[in-house]
Amino acid sequence: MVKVPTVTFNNGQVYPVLGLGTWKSKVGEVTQAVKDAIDIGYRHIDCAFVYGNEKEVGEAITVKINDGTVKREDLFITSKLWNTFHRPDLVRGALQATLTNLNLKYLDLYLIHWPQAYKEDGPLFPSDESGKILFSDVDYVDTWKAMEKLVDEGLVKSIGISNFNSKQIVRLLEHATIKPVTNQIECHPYLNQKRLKDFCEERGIKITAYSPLGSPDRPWSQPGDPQLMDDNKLKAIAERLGKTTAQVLIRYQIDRGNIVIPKSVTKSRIASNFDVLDFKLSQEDMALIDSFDCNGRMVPMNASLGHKYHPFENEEF
Ligand SMILES: NC(=O)C1=CN([C@@H]2O[C@H](COP(=O)(O)OP(=O)(O)OC[C@H]3O[C@@H](n4cnc5c(N)ncnc54)[C@H](OP(=O)(O)O)[C@@H]3O)[C@@H](O)[C@H]2O)C=CC1
Ligand SMILES: O=C1CO[C@H](CO)[C@@H](O)[C@@H]1O
Repeated sequence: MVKVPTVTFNNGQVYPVLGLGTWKSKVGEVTQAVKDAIDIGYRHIDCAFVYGNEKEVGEAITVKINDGTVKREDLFITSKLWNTFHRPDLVRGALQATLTNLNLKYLDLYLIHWPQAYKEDGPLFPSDESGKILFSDVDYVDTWKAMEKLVDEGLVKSIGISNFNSKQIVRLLEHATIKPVTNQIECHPYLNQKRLKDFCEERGIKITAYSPLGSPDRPWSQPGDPQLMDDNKLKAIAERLGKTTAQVLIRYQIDRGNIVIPKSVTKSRIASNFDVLDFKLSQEDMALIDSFDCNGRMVPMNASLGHKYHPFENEEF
């Protein structure tokens, strides 16, 4: 069985650089996808409460532990605290719901999914009559303090952040007792995040690259919107190397030292996306791919525009 290389977090925990994404993986498909992934060799699964499929992910994990394919300690399971549970008194219960869904006693990594909070005690996307999301002004620093307690209690091994901008990270670090191990952010050649990556790494925070294939199944995509995987320049590189475009995109992240979590529910793609450990991109190809950067954000989170903690509105980086 091929073993995935690992990164070492600032707390000494090692984490596989390649994981399986599960956003948009339908409940009728995700259990089989996660079972296939574990059989293929994936040991890192990226989940979130808001994806609405953690129970089905958990069923796959339970089957693969019970049939002896893996032990719990071989797996690296990440999940994320949703925006409606930022109030410190809600954080532990939100984690417990995720642990119950996943049928686990602890998580390897728990992230604050977004810096901005939504109105508590209701739907995951609370909105007014006009459809506008209802915000909460809970401060992510207070949420972080509650996340730290989960580490102290042994319920999560590491904690991190997702979609935080550089200013928010500075402010978080001023108050944190435990440093975030990673910032999970959108990252691919159209949004290579060089500045935020350098900024995080200078502070000991690893980048986890989400939507590494450009999220072609993002729900808000309109006909005519740019699709990273259709880029002829990337296709040409892949053809020259005898690889698929997806393999080049995944390897691009690994060769930058990032963690990468491509999503698929298709067994052949889950397998080919894993088959990236026997080659490396040349410095010339890395520089060429770097040059495709064009602020091409695929997950802009427009639903929470206007929130004081929206990470991409008016942010420098
Ligand atoms: N923290 C956050 O805010 C966010 C986190 N994420 C995480 O990152 C993961 C990955 O990002 P995501 O936005 O899902 O998008 P990806 O960039 O991983 O793209 C997924 C899409 O690509 C298709 N695909 C996968 N492999 C191949 C292949 N080899 N050839 C052709 N098509 C392929 C999939 O199809 P199919 O499944 O049909 O095979 C699916 O449509 C998420 O699933 C989630 O876990 C994502 C967005 C936000
Ligand atoms: O991870 C993600 C995907 O789905 C969520 C909403 O449905 C996004 O907000 C988030 O970034």
